[in-house]
Amino acid sequence: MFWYPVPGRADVAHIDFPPYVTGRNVFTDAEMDALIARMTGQPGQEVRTGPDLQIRPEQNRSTARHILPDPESGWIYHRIMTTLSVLNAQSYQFDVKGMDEPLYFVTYEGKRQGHYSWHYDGTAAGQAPRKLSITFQLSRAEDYEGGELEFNRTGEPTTAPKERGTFVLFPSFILHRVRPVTRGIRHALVAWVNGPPFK
Ligand SMILES: O=C(O)CCC(=O)C(=O)O
Ligand SMILES: [Fe+2]
Repeated sequence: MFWYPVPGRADVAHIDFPPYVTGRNVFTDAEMDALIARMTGQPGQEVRTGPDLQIRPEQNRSTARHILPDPESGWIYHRIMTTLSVLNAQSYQFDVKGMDEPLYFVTYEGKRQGHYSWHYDGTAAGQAPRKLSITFQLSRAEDYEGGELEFNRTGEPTTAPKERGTFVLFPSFILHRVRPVTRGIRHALVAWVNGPPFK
């Protein structure tokens, strides 16, 4: 194989990474129930389009609520950050600094076919690049139909576990989507960990 190294970097091994890592039991049922009750009691922001509005009108149809870091939510940040850093060390070793944006509580409703079309998690202006994304299934699988979270690294989409309490951690640049919810409601908790640009 032809290999011309960057000067001084000849010994850096090629490290591949899994397209995503799944797990469970970061939050208990009671904690997820309390979070849903608290967040759905607050006003939400309707999200109708993604950042590439020109290409895909109606890319996204969901309701979003930010969970700001405060004394009431600090433990959620702490638990997610611990999970993120352990799994990053095990599976990705990305250079990350922390969370540069609030936790995101997102709701997809069957009555309006809530969904989020294929996208990667790009970086918003003024923020450090997103490196890893994590999403937690807060709703019971039997409480909604559709709403599958799918990933596409190879051209063949794969579906994330739907079971309540499971999570998926993935590099933010991996394509993913949420299929339309056709009945009931799906809530998810999303976090991003940011860091310096890839180099
Ligand atoms: O609903 C999910 O699980 C993922 C949401 C998502 O991809 C996003 O907010 O960027
Ligand atoms: Fe996303």
